[in-house]
Amino acid sequence: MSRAAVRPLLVVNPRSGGGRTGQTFAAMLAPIEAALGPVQSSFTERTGHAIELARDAARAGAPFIVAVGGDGTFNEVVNGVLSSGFPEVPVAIIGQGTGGDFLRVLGVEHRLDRYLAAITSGRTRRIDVGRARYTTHEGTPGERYFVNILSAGMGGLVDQYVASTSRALGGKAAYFGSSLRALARCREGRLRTSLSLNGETSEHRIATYMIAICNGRYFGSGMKVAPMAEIDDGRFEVVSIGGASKVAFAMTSQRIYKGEHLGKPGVQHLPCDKIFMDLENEDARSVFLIDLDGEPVGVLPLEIDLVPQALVLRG
Ligand SMILES: Nc1ncnc2c1ncn2[C@@H]1O[C@H](COP(=O)(O)OP(=O)(O)OP(=O)(O)O)[C@@H](O)[C@H]1O
Repeated sequence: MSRAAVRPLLVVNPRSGGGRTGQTFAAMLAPIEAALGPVQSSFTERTGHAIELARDAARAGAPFIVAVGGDGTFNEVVNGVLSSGFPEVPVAIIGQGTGGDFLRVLGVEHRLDRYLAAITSGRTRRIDVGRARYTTHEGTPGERYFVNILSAGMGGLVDQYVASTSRALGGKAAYFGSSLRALARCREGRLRTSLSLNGETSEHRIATYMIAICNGRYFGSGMKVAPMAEIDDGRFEVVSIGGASKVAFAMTSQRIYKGEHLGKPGVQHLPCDKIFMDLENEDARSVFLIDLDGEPVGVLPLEIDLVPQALVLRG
């Protein structure tokens, strides 16, 4: 088949949105094809599958690839495209998730016709991505791109609990219950960090329950952790939330929903385009976990580089 004849690929996560996508996708296909023309659809069968599907489609010459799912599916599609050798293949999203934190930054109303209008508008934009290197839960070196936010500390613990919680009551309820469980188990991390911005490097010691490296603005189902972040400005906003106690940390965390945590005691904000961090206190290592675009991927030490304008977003 010639590259030109290859159809756009829809990577569909049937388990996204609390399992609703698997039930509703058949009814979505007619309006999707009416807007985009004939497409190829592939259902994901397991975690990581969307990476393979997107990578293969980019190599086969798909004109663009659409993630039909939540933040996790979009992250996997991005990783597939950026590791394919064809990073210029545009990616798009039809949001079906429970969290939808990256979608909030894009500002598309959560309706199928609005997603399709964005994709068919002919608009593309380039955005920055983060490339993270860390240690996986199996103890091997891990590397993965993120488009939205990578956090270390309590966020990764929340992820683990969210993954084992029913989403039937919706994303907010799942995150709330999981956050309480994670709060009981988390530990303050004493971090040794090295931050760079435009080639200037500085060393910092940061005591924190949660540190977020932000390309986008929202995580945890609508918490506005980095209100100043832009996905295409060539820098990350690093936001760390510490506190004199877990209770103080929890009180400050509540302010994140409205983006009112900045400037409060225990909160630090630093920009960077490169960061290295590791723990000085080993007692926190097993609970100071990495959440990468909402997925639990591993533990510290962690090294992140910003790759400017790496991704072509369609819509
Ligand atoms: N067939 C499958 N069975 C089980 N898990 C899957 C399957 N396909 C994909 N996954 C995994 O489902 C997880 C959640 O996907 P996704 O983030 O897209 O949906 P969501 O959790 O509903 O949305 P959000 O992250 O926006 O809240 C991802 O880790 C993905 O790898």
